Amino acid sequence: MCGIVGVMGRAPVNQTIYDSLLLLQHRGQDAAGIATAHEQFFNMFKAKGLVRDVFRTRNMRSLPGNSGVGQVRYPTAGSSDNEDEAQPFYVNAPFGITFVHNGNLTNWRSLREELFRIDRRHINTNSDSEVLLNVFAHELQSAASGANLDDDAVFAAVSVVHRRAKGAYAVIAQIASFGMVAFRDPHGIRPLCLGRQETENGTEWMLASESVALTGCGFSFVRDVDPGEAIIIDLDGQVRSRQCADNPSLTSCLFEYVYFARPDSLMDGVSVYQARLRMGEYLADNVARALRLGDIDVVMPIPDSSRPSAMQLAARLDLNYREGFIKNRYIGRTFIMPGQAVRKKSVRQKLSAIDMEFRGKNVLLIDDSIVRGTTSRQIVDMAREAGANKVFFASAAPPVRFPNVYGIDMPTQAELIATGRSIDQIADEIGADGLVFQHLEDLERSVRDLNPAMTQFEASCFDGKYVTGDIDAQYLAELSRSRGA
Ligand SMILES: O=P(O)(O)OC[C@H]1O[C@H](OP(=O)(O)OP(=O)(O)O)[C@H](O)[C@@H]1O
Ligand SMILES: NC(=O)CC[C@H](N)C(=O)O
Ligand SMILES: [Mg+2]
Repeated sequence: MCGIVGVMGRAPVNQTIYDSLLLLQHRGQDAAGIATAHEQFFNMFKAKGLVRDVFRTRNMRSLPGNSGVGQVRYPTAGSSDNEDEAQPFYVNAPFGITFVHNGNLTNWRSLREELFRIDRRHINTNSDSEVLLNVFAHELQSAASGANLDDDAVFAAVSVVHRRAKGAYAVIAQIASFGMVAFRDPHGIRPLCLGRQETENGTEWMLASESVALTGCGFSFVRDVDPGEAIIIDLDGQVRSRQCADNPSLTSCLFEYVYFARPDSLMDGVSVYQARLRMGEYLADNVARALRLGDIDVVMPIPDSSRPSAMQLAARLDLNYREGFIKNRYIGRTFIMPGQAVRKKSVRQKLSAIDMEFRGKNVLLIDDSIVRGTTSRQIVDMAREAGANKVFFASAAPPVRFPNVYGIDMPTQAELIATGRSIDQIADEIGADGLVFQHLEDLERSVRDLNPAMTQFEASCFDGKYVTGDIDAQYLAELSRSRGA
């Protein structure tokens, strides 16, 4: 997952974009970048690393201008080592465009081939985002007439992007001398929202992956961008929008609610925090059916993401709730780190157990999800080392059994701990005395209870159903080859 942001301001925006990227850091820890527009030039700085490590004062000074875009990256195509794949991306024609993307295209290799063969465009990285930018640029070139760009041409270009690109994309682009354009794929798989702020110089607008970036920077949340919709914010701060997809349908990624998004965000009308509380309630009912509650002395979350669910589960079952694992606040999220070796090492660096909370007790550990089992395997060991008697485990999400191709880096089935294993076998594998998973219907209900309009979800990592159509075997094989290691 990546975090994206765009600001159309009335004063220099570099600091606001920096601050918003800090608020989106949980969505991508590998690289960060900002591109601002000033007079007739774009200024850009991007590099590998966390936001606070990437931008020094001199870099911030090199980013003047009252509008700009920014991104924090968690790669799903290409590699985390290649600084050229950090975003924003830039193309000089037509007009000059800087571009940020969250999501993943499943047909980017054939599009790249087409772009070269038919459109005479060379793509210089293995990033699907660079491909998407060039498709957009090509379509803008075709739709625009003469030197002047108008709304119709921009909306027409987005419509063709929707027809050509397959996969998930939330995009914010700046077009020189025109303004900002943002759009979401026809299924709205990846999130994107709009906010505004009144200043003494006039209205400022911000677009961001999550509402926490808006509110944390003093903007108020206006609305989510609709699936398939494109929004234009022109240089005068006027906002216009149009539905550009033939058959848009909201099919948000369920994993955002489980893990990715911050709990203090509002996404497609749903508070992520409240959704996680609900997950805890439904999971509690399932735990009550599967385990003997009298056997459980204490419920514990695995920090951070499972906290709301664990708390609510304990309350519903009338069990003690304790924080037995303490998190080192200076270590980032483990799951989105690049490579299994670093992820494995980080769990021990990140979490440590308070022995007195475990000694002689039967503990029920709650996590939001079990994906590769990197966390759960080590955590169960740590609980035992700390003196726990029995260690039960429950996951607020169902078993993850299928690769994700829409912006979450789970490229191969083989790496998923649930692949080819029954629940008992997974329990054995992580060393738990009992293991309970959320049912998919209950997970969906946890979100839908809060917004009945959400009738369907992108839940492919749980059920293997891909909303953009079947994923061809060649793509999956290539994904596994290029990213699996
Ligand atoms: O089964 P795994 O492959 O280990 O993946 C799942 C774990 O990874 C995530 O934690 P992470 O440390 O990334 O972030 P958090 O601090 O937000 O919980 C998630 O919350 C689970 O704990
Ligand atoms: N997680 C994402 O949104 C990734 C964006 C893009 N596919 C990249 O790899 O850089
Ligand atoms: Mg976690």
